[in-house]
Amino acid sequence: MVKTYRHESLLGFFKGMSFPIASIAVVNSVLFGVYSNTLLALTATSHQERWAQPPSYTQVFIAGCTGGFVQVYCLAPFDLIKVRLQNQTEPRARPGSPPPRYRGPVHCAASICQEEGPRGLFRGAWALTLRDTPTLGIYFVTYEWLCRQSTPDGQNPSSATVLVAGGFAGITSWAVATPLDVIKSRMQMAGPKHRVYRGVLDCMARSAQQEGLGVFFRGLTINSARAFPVNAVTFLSYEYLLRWWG
Ligand SMILES: C[N+](C)(C)CCCC[C@H](N)C(=O)O
Repeated sequence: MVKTYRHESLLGFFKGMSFPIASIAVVNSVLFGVYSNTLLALTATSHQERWAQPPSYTQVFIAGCTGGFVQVYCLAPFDLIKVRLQNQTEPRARPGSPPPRYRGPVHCAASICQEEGPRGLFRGAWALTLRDTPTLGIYFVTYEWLCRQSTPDGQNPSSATVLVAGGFAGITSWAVATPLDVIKSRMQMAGPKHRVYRGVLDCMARSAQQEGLGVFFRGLTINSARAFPVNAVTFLSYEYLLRWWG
């Protein structure tokens, strides 16, 4: 934090924020939409009856993985742009200093399309699929399990339960996802001219060789601190929206 502040001032903390905000609604509605519709198809019980006739954990896991797999195709370009913008660490522009490589999210998207073709926007998407498919299965299973542990059989979980279960579901899935998150971000940073890695396995092996196994847990603490409130609010919104409109 101190380094970011010194180097880039308060603005450094908000780098690449506009795009995630624009994308988060789309990505989450695809994730939660595919999740609950898959669950509906697997169990034939509506959301209202879900707590009275709970699905099995296997069904929750399959539905979560399906949601995770499908949302990657919306998330990939947004996530790539976020990573590219966050990794630009030039100090704040002063008169006379060269302009940054990417001037903002739209310029970043346009430059990637120009330099690498539209498929360039999906760089690292395979690593993202590997990261998100199983870990979003784990995400929903953790949430369901924690809710059921702290709610009498057949009843709807309270708002406090939903918040805490959602928070821990976020932390648990990030803990499992972090190794592949590190690899994914490295692959997204590689450009077409200087392709640094030959694939996910090559990137894993070379990162571990050069920096030790600790590299796979980089960012976990700060990610967990972020994941708790974000996912608590996400699940509370999901439960309430479906209760009102489902
Ligand atoms: C699967 N993985 C751990 C990558 C993400 C799970 C939580 C997703 C949530 N939108 C968030 O940003 O925290």
